[in-house]
Amino acid sequence: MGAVVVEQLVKDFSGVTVLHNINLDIEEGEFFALLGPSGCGKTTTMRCIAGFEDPTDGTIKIGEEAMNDIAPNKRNCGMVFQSYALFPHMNVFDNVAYSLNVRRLKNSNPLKKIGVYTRMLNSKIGRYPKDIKNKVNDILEYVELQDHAQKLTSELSGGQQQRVALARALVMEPEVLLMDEPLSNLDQKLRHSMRNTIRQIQQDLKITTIFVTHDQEEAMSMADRVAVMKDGEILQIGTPTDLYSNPQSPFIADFVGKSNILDGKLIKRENDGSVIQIGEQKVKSVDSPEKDEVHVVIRPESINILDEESKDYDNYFEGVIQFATYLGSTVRYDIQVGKYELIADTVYESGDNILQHGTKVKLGVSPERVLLI
Ligand SMILES: Nc1ncnc2c1ncn2[C@@H]1O[C@H](COP(=O)(O)OP(=O)(O)OP(=O)(O)O)[C@@H](O)[C@H]1O
Repeated sequence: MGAVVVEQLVKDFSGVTVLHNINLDIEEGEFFALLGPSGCGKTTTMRCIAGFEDPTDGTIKIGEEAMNDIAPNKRNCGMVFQSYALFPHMNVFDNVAYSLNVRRLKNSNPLKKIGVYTRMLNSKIGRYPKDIKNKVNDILEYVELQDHAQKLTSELSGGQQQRVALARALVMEPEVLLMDEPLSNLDQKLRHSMRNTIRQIQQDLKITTIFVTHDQEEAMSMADRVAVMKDGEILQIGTPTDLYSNPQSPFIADFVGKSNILDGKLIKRENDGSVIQIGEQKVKSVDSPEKDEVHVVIRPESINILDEESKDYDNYFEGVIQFATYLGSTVRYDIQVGKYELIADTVYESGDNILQHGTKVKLGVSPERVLLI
């Protein structure tokens, strides 16, 4: 299995730079997500790693070996796309066997031309040597499609088709698995179960995996580490918990999970943190910012709606409920606090009262939960 190292990767399209000095150091066996909004350069980064795009500058290494001059089919990367990209006229077994068959024919007939291979391949579909048959059967069993081997891919559900695509990539035993928005075409329920399937397979096989997505929940729930991209740059790389608890920019704080982000001014440094002025309100934080103008980040679950017996908080606000959204196990409140509207998430247990529009509330936030950027 290969580690993937990307150094100073730059990509221009017709003079427009879409990737600016991308650096990635992806460990062997790691599940690494590239996360960012549409157009930020995730797919282009992935395509440069796979060899489908030539970098304008920079180097790409897989397992220590420089890849810049190596053709895509020699890079030993398996690819899975959003669109599945299966052969609709072939059954599941033939789809998965296809690349193994191509490799065998090329190895045994290295001087033949493409057209000859195509004819040879077509004549061999459905008639495979034993080792190919065994390999395909094993992988189909592994992705739980053994009972569908003879079906056309068009007869399968989206989730099953994506498992065929996964099997087709894995059967080649790639060093690196590259997945570009593989779950985007699936409905929400299936997406959740496929997340678990992919993560499980990745952990079983310990295959280095790069996963492109614009869905922060997907990246955070699946990946060991996540690189957040914006406008062709990497803003931050970290574990999901690291990104969530230590966002280094307002963009990350907003993109990775929900946040209340307020502009504040440092008014006092103390031994155990600082005091920040936000509008009329003073807020205490355990962080000590380097600059005076700060972004104050408070996660919705860090705002506690207090009842009469609640102990005092260092940070205490009064607000008025504007809106309540019942989300099953939680309720999300929009709360007017002075000129700010904050969101607060509370755990909902059956029988709890949901606070109505206009209810006055007291809110507490502990200084440990006030992040300063
Ligand atoms: N072949 C190309 N020619 C010209 N511009 C391109 C080409 N491919 C991508 N781009 C541009 O490069 C930028 C990055 O595109 P890319 O597809 O990598 O983004 P992305 O983050 O994967 O977006 P999405 O999530 O929408 O797929 C975009 O502005 C896109 O228009």
